[in-house]
Amino acid sequence: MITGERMAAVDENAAALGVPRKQLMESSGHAVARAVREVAESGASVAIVAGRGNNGGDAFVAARFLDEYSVTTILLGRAERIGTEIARENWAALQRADYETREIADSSEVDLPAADVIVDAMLGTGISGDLREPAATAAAAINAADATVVSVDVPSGFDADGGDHADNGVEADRVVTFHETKPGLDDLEAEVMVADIGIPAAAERFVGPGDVSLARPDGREGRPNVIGGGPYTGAPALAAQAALRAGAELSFVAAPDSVAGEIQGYSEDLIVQPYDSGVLTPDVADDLLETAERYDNVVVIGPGLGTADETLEATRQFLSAYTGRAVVDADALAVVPEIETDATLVCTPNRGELARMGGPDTDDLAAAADEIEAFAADLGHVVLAKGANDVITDGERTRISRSGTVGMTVGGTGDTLAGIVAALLEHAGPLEAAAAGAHVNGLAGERLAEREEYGFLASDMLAALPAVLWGGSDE
Ligand SMILES: NC(=O)C1=CN([C@@H]2O[C@H](COP(=O)(O)OP(=O)(O)OC[C@H]3O[C@@H](n4cnc5c(N)ncnc54)[C@H](O)[C@@H]3O)[C@@H](O)[C@H]2O)[C@H](O)CC1
Ligand SMILES: [K+]
Repeated sequence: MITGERMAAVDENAAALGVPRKQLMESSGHAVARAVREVAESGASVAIVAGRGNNGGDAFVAARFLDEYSVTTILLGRAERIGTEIARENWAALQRADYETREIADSSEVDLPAADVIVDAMLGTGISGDLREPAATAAAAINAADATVVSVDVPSGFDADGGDHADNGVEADRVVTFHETKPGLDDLEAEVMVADIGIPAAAERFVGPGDVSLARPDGREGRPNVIGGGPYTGAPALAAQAALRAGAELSFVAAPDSVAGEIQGYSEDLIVQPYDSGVLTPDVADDLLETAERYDNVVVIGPGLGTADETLEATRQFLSAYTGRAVVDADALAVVPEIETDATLVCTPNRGELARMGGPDTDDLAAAADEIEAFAADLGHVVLAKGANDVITDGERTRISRSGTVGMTVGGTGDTLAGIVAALLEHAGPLEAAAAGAHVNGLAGERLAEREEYGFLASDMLAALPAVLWGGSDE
C-alpha cells in the first residue's frame, strides 16, 4: 500500500538511483497495454483519453504497444500545454510515427469515438479536487459508453492519498496501478492489477531526495520550543538554530535562568525564555507543559538537560502528560521506555542511548534494522537510531539514511539533527520528518567535507542546511 505523495517520493528516489522517470513511464505504458490486451478481442477498437500530465504520458507509451488494434489517442487540451517533458516527448513520438491522435480544446469538443475498450488516462496521482472540465465531461462520456474501461494508475477522480473517489470520477472496469496498490483502491468495484514498473526496492528502503521533497517546508512555518540546557548550553543553542535553518519561523529555548543568558549569547535569532530554577524541575515542567499544549508547537526535549534525578523526574512527568509532538534526544531518552504517553515522539538515540533504552547493542545499526524496527514497535514511537547509517522506523516501516560523513563524529551533530527534525515535524509526519531530517543533517556534513574531510564543527553545519533542504548555495 502506498499513497500518491509517497509514490512521487519513491519516483524521485528511483531517478536519483539511476532509473529515470521516462524509463518508469515506459514500463507503466507497457503494463497498461498488457491490461488492454487482456480485455480486447483481436481487431478491437481502443480509445485512449489522456490528460496533460504523466498519467496521460503513460497512455501515450501504451499506444505504441497496441499496434494490433485500431487505437485513437485523444488529448484533453492542447499539446503545447502538456505538463511534463516525458509526456511531451511521448506525445511527439506518436505524432512523428503517424499514430491516430486528436486534441480536445474544451468540453464542447468532447466526442468519444465508438470503442470496445477505453483507456482512462486523464488523471492519476496528480489530481487535486473533483474533476474539472474538460475531464468532467469526458468522464461522463466514458461512464456512459458501452466499452470496457481500463484506468491508468487510478480511475480519474480517485485521490491516491485520501482514498476517496470524486462523485464525477470514472467508473473503471479495470485499474492498472503501479508499484503498489493505493489506499482505498481495492474498495472500488474495479478489478485492480498492480504492475511492477522496475522501481528498485532501494528507492523505498534508502532515504533519498524524494523523502526530502516530501518533508521540506514550503515557506517558513512552525515555532519549535527546545527544552534544554542546565549543565550544558551549546546543545540547546545548536538545536534551536538548526530548527530555524530547517524552516522554522521562530525558535524558542526554555532554559534555567542561570544559563539562559549564555544560550542567548550564542545567537540573537533565538528566543530564550529563562525559568526560575537551576535545573528542570517537576514544577517548571508543569509550566512548560501548559505552554506547549497551548501553542501546539513541536518540542525538543533533552539537549544539554543533564541527568539530575529531579530533571529526569520532570522529563518523565512532562512526556507522560504531553499530547503534542516532540523530539526526544540525549539524556531525556532514558525515560521514554518507562512511560505511557499520547504524545507523538521521535526518539533520536545514538548507539549507546539505543542500547540503554533496551534496543539492540551494536555498532552496525543498519544490519540490526529489523531489531530496531521491533524495538520501535514495542516502544510505540518513531526511532531515529543515529550511526554511520541511520535507521529510521515507526515499528512498521523502516528506512535507512546513508548520508553523512566520518567528520560528523564531532560533538553537536546530534543537536543539529534534533532541531532539523523538530522543524520538519511541524508539518510532516513523524517518520517522514525523521527520515528527511537524518538525511539532510548528513548531506550538510557531506557538503562541508567537500572542503575539508575533518575539522568542521556542528555549528558550521547550520549554514549548510538551507542549501541541502532547498537547493541553492550556502556560500
Ligand atoms: N510515481 C511514479 O512512480 C510514476 C507515475 N507515473 C504516472 O504519473 C502520474 C502522475 O502524473 P502527474 O503529472 O503528477 O499528474 P496527473 O497526470 O495525475 O494529473 C495532472 C494533470 O491533471 C490536471 N488536474 C489536476 N487536478 C485536476 C482536476 N481535479 N480536474 C481536471 N484536471 C486536473 C493537472 O492540471 C495536470 O495537467 C501517475 O498517476 C502515473 O500514472 C509515471 O508515468 C510512472 C511512474
Ligand atoms: K487515470
